[in-house]
Amino acid sequence: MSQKITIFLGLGSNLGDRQKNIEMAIEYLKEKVEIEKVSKIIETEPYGYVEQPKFLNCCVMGKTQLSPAELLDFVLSIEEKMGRKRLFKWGPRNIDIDILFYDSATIDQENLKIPHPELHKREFVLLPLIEIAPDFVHPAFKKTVLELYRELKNLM
Ligand SMILES: Nc1ncnc2c1ncn2[C@@H]1O[C@H](COP(=O)(O)OP(=O)(O)OP(=O)(O)O)[C@@H](O)[C@H]1O
Ligand SMILES: Nc1nc2c(c(=O)[nH]1)N=C(CO)CN2
Repeated sequence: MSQKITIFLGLGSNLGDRQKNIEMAIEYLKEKVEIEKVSKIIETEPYGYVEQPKFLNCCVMGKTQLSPAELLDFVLSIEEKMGRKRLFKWGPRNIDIDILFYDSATIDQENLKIPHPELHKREFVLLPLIEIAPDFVHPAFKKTVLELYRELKNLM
């Protein structure tokens, strides 16, 4: 039996019943991820492409035996099951599940980048993350989530 790995996921929704979408995605995740912590769900201004509805965002921490590639397939399959509507990159969607951290792994493949390359620039990710894991160290920047959040706020 392979070892269980700690993972962090970021969830977002800005189409349809946003709260239900996030709750449903968490239910689906439980099939293969032992959920240990769920942050509060917060409403956030759209980042990047701003001409779109506000998002609900949250982060979850859990344990899984899936490999990184299997975890990506799993989260993409949940998005698909939920009738993924993703109109364009950074555009509106009923559900988005990003892999933020996979333990302390760093992965840089065409279809999978871990840690998520944008996470340190996104308040909507760092704010829920500091609620559930302020001391978790970003494996590339060697800084805690709380330090990344403070840095981002100083820049904003
Ligand atoms: N850490 C990751 N978590 C989830 N998907 C990832 C990750 N790294 C790369 N991807 C790839 O991103 C694709 C989704 O891209 P998409 O165009 O929806 O990005 P986005 O959600 O709009 O932007 P962002 O990833 O910056 O939030 C997935 O099919 C997957 O292959
Ligand atoms: N506030 C917020 N903005 C976003 C989000 C998101 O989840 N929350 N997701 C995006 C696509 O990855 C683009 N912009």
